[in-house]
Amino acid sequence: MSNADPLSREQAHLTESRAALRAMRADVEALDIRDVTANWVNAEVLQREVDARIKALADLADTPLFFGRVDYLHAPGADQAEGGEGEQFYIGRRHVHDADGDPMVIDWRAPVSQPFYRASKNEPMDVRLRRRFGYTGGALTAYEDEHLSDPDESQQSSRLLQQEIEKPRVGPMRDIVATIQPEQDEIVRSGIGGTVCVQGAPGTGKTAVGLHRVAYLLYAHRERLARTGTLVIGPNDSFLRYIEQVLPALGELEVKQATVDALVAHVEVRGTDSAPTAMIKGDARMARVLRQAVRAGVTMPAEGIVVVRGSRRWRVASYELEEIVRQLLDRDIRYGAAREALPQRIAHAVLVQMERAGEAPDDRVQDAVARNAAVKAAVKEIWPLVDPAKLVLRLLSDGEYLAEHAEGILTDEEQKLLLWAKPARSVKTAKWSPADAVLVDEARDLVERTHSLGHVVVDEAQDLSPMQYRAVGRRCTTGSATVLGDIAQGTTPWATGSWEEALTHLGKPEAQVEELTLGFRVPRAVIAYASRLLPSIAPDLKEATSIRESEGDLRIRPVSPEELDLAVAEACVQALEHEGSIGLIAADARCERLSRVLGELGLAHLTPGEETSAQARLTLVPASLAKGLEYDYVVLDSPSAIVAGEPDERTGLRRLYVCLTRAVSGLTVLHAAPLPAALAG
Ligand SMILES: Nc1ncnc2c1ncn2[C@@H]1O[C@H](COP(=O)(O)OP(=O)(O)OP(=O)(O)O)[C@@H](O)[C@H]1O
Repeated sequence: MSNADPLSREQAHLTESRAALRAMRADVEALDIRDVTANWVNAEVLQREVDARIKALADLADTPLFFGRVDYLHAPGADQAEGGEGEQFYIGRRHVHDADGDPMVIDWRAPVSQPFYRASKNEPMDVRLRRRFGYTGGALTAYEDEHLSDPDESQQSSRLLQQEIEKPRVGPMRDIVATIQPEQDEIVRSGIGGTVCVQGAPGTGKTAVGLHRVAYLLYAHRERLARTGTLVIGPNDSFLRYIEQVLPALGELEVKQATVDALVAHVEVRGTDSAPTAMIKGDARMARVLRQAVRAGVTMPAEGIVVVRGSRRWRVASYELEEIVRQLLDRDIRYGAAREALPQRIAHAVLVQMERAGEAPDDRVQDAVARNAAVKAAVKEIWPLVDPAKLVLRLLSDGEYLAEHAEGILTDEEQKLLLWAKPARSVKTAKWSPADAVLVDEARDLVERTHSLGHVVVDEAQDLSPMQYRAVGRRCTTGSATVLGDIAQGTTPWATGSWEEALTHLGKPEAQVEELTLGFRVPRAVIAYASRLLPSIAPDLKEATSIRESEGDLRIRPVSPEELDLAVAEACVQALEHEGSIGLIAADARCERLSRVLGELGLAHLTPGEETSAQARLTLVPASLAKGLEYDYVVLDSPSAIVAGEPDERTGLRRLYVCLTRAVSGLTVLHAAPLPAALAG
């Protein structure tokens, strides 16, 4: 074996590793848990763990067991001056060991794997050889070497990396473990304690990096995160379906996904807001209004209370009660927690009197006093229960009540915008909007602390309002976050203007802001075309670069209004001649018509979130759902209609920028109306 050529040796290692993985799986399958579990609850829990482990150990035919190898000059951790024999590690998606427990494949997240991603000619990190493997189907067919510590070898770009990037896109998003780039790896492996915010142009890998960071954190802090939980937040359900397989492919099955709307779904959303109204509802000042309104329920006691116990009566004077209430208001605890503490505080005041009178009351007496009818009645008066949805309903329905709490915070004009045209009668019948649901969430948190998770990833974060940032922030008060976005792709009227401000609303002002600059998706000609919009939509941002070798196939085709629909369908047919996925992106208002035209021509098409496959490769994408998605070939219908679909021009141009940057290989733009001036160049 030893004198075989390197490729055969590597193939042999793959075969052996596969056998080792099969053996590991067989070991787990053979576990008889009846011997070790005393009761059925344990047995069930353990069986679930065993099942998950069996699943995790599956040998996936189309995902290579390892994709890289690093040979160290010295044994990791050894004193390098000693010059010991270097070790060699194969890097893959999961750890595989042989019957003796020696590693055959190392998890990509392990510390010894890090130089595979980070080492360079300038900083070889003690790596002698970095080898990348190429696969065809499931077979190992190629490798590529870099001798990082060899001064005579110059730094080269990787052909295998290029191939990986150029692969046609079919199906849902894939993981990028084999080719994570150094600037990405730094974010992926940044510590769990800190929040990271990533600004990056379209296709720089923000989503990919965020998901891989979750996988990394789960590896490095498995127990802690199993206890506290992790969550990935995305802009809509079709996007979440697009990304949902990345983490399972990396062996992580426990990560939850949600939209912000789903997180705050305490009331049924059936209404919408005008842009100016939504702006005010999403403004951080609303948090102050709500806080005031919630706390305003507390009324100072007009009278003291008398607690009768046996033959004795104990009085707590109103000034004493007031003092207790003030202390509770001053403490940084939730309204509901303070309400629960109040009877105990009153009881304590009674107990002090009892002691003074020579009694020796114990805790049970204090509890009994706290439950005394007079105390309960006083608590109800002083610190009434607050129903968060009812409170928000009243604020949005009752101008006087709103004015009372918004005085000095919101102008009269702003208050007017908040009020519903028709006051709602009940929480059930009110026409709650998405922004209202966020207000209810804020009010709930004022009453009762929201459960906080260990780590939260927010994708397309630039679209969140300050109040939405607060909603996300309270779900990671005790944890950390990864905030991903692109200011230029902000398409809500309240979109983020600066990350510093957004991070303050999130409650993580100390977070570091990183920038990703290498574009993996959009080819040069296409990104250059889309970037014509940057001066109008985000003048401070630089144009993205593209590391794709090909220029990209960019066509701009003016057609007559009568020809438009058919020309669009024809462009789709042409695009289908290429390999990979095709996205027809159009203004939402145009989609119904285009769907009909495609149908009449017998062109089957999917909607976003439906999985593309070799048989069904064309998706009709409403502009409002294009964010975060990508297609090998994009046919873009009527740019000016996409711009016109938004409430203002800047938002419209930003929406167009998103749509123009979905293409991996080619973009055809068809238009009957003139192009927006910013794009016409
Ligand atoms: N290091 C990498 N190696 C290979 N492919 C990569 C790498 N980084 C990113 N990609 C690919 O580039 C494409 C774009 O990545 P991703 O969707 O994460 O970008 P994004 O910055 O979130 O884009 P957008 O701003 O448009 O949402 C994806 O297909 C992703 O798999």
